[in-house]
Amino acid sequence: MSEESLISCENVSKRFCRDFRRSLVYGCADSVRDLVGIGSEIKSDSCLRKDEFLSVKDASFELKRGESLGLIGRNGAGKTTLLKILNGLIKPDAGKVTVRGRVGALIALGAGFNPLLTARENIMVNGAILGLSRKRIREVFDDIISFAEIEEFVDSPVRTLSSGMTVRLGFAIAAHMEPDVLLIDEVLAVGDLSFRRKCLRFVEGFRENGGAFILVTHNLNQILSSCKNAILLEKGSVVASGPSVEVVNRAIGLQFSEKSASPGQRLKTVETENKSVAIISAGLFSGDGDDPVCGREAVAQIRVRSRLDADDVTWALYIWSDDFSRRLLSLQSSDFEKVDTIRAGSSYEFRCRLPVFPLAPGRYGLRFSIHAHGELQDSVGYEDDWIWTHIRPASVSTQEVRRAAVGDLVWADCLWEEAKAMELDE
Ligand SMILES: Nc1ncnc2c1ncn2[C@@H]1O[C@H](COP(=O)(O)OP(=O)(O)OP(=O)(O)O)[C@@H](O)[C@H]1O
Repeated sequence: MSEESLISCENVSKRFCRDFRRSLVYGCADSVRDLVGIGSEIKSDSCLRKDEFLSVKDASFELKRGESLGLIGRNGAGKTTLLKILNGLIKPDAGKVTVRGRVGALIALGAGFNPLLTARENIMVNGAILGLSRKRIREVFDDIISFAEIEEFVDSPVRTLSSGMTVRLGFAIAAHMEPDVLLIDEVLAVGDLSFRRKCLRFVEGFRENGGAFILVTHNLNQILSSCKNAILLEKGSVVASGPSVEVVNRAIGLQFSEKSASPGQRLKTVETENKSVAIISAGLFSGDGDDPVCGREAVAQIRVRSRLDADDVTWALYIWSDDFSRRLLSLQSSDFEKVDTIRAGSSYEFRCRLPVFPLAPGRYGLRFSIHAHGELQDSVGYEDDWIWTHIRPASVSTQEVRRAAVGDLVWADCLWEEAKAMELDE
């Protein structure tokens, strides 16, 4: 472990058993083994007993002073288990964790609180557990209460506090117990936006003053804006680690390749049902023809084959959440008074440029439609015809990404180009 290293995690594995009853039997057997000094170290998957699995598998990393590390991965990837191991709440079955300094942890909502004790009593108890003197706890007491904004509830039992208030109290305690490392699990998602911002500001100041933190969240944008480095866990194993932008990109890539049956950019090869105007390809691209990048220029494009003459052609792109449950962005040329002309027997390319693509990195659904003579002529991205796009994070300053990607933006500046007649291969 190097001088400035606060946490060193070397080849750590943790196994669990899916069957509760069997886990009790294994637990007893392991205790006996420990007592007689026969370890039950896991050297490979083949050492697992019936119904056991590895929740964390051979994980190694180091957290140094002044570092911010994001921990990402899908549900059940092992993030919380790893945090619990780092915090000493559970013991790894293999590998070694070395922690230098005091660890403040916010792992589960209400964890570490006795619900029957008041907020005041819980602060005293937590402070004592973390090794702070009674005098020191009294000194930071007011700061904790004011940070948590629960002045009126100091003497109320914690069970009567709302979940948001409980998170605030938990964060305020962990933050004021002079930790060297803060472990923050998804709990921040429960707090309201202004409190979350306050916490993230606090954490940034804490890091600048020599602390370090590990943040677990599914919000990739938060990882990009708060963490310099990140680790991606997949089924308990570290599958990527390094600068956050690269790890987030990898995480999105994994999500994308797995869920997507259709390609992100689509090319229809068969013209269906002799439509008067048929969309033959549609997609959303970056300037270099790849997947779009958050905060950079993107180009929406459709190609159509026309069997009619029309002077009132309009088209639209709709961007949906990944599961097509929410429409996030609607771009309709008619809203911009943009109307095109097409002739029968020709093919056309329609393009719309978005100078700053406004949605956060992730996977989105796309739908396109084209109208002429006041009627819908063709659309793609509906029913069994889904199209997804993969928005890449930009490798720019996190500030820029944050500006470009906060929230569900429903507006984007866009420039509609003239429809271009084109030659298409039959
Ligand atoms: N005490 C336990 N006993 C048995 N299995 C457990 C236990 N704790 C966690 N697991 C299992 O370990 C796996 C990893 O869980 P963990 O909570 O670490 O995942 P996670 O990445 O934090 O997921 P999420 O994003 O949903 O919070 C899951 O399959 C979970 O069911």
